[in-house]
Amino acid sequence: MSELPGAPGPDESRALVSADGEPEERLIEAALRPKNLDDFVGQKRVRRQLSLVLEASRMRGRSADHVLLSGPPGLGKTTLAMIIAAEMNAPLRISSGPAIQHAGDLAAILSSLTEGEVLFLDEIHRMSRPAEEMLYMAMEDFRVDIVVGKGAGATAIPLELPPFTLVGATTRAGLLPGPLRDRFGFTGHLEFYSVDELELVLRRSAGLLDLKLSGAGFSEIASRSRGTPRIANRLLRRVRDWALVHGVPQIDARAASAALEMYEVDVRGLDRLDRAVLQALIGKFNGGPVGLSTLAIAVGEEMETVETVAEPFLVREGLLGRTPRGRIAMPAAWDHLGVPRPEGMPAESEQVLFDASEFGSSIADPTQEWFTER
Ligand SMILES: Nc1ncnc2c1ncn2[C@@H]1O[C@H](COP(=O)(O)OP(=O)(O)OP(=O)(O)O)[C@@H](O)[C@H]1O
Ligand SMILES: [Mg+2]
Repeated sequence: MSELPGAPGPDESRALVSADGEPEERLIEAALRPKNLDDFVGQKRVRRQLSLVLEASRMRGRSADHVLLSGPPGLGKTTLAMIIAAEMNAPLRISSGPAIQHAGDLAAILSSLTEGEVLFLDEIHRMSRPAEEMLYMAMEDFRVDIVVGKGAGATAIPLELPPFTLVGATTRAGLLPGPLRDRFGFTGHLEFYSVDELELVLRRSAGLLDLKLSGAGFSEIASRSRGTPRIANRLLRRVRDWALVHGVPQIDARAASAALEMYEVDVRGLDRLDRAVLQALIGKFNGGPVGLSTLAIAVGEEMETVETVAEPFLVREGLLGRTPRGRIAMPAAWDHLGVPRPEGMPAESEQVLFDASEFGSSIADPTQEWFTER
């Protein structure tokens, strides 16, 4: 069978809905990044707080407090770091945790900073311990001790640093040691975006890419984007390719849906593996519970792939539950696959929620809700 131009290879539907950005993609992304806070869609709370922090420091004529940005990949941490520098009218220096393996690497960066400069450290949780400790002092006192020599003859030469603003980004805030976390004056936690917000992201990107979409075309793509602007922009580019090849000048809901069906990204943003997991759970194990290893064999994947690649999103969407006895298909999974729920299974099963919370899973945890709501 001859394939359509641009038809997906075996792993392409996964690549499409992964929140991680490939190096090549990051170049394309640069063109779509909002350049100031007003253009940055959603994250209202973080945006308002951050804008206050920046405004206050502008009024005082001082560099802004250190900022920590945390949240899952693709939600706008790098974008915000760049916006902070732009809003402060300050130069931006970019490095990352993995690139700073020795304290000396960090000392070199810090000692060359200019006054007011914004230093962006991506993946800050992956910095080495000695570098981290040097950073504590730099953040607090704008000073570092440069150690010269080794052993008994080693001496520490103090070096004054100009005031700077550190912007740290992490996808794993929990891995950050307390002393480091405490030294940030402001922490912004980025949340997944609503479909409406993703539509705004898409409208902006379509404008920049000179693409014509109907309102329904935008919402069709937004609802498949897993709450993540990076995925939204990526799906938009694939839909653009499809429209070009098929000679469709204006992309409506039908065109967007046809394009994304071809890439095997379904209406809720599930890809082939996500659906295979649900189909196995429901079709082969009658909804579970079934152990992870058995489930993985049933879909022909490694356990780790199922657990780290497919499950987090399925759990977040309330489609899959993790219980002490194994994985279960949540009521919404039956509905999503269009398989009638077993007799007596309510649309929302309390038993399911209870089991999941007992297991310490991140899905709907009734006890936690109880505490936050009261
Ligand atoms: N609020 C937003 N409004 C408009 N576009 C956004 C927004 N947030 C992110 N984007 C777009 O999504 C893409 C990914 O964003 P960004 O690189 O900032 O994510 P990230 O959080 O740094 O991800 P990672 O953890 O992988 O580094 C960029 O192209 C950016 O333009
Ligand atoms: Mg980033």
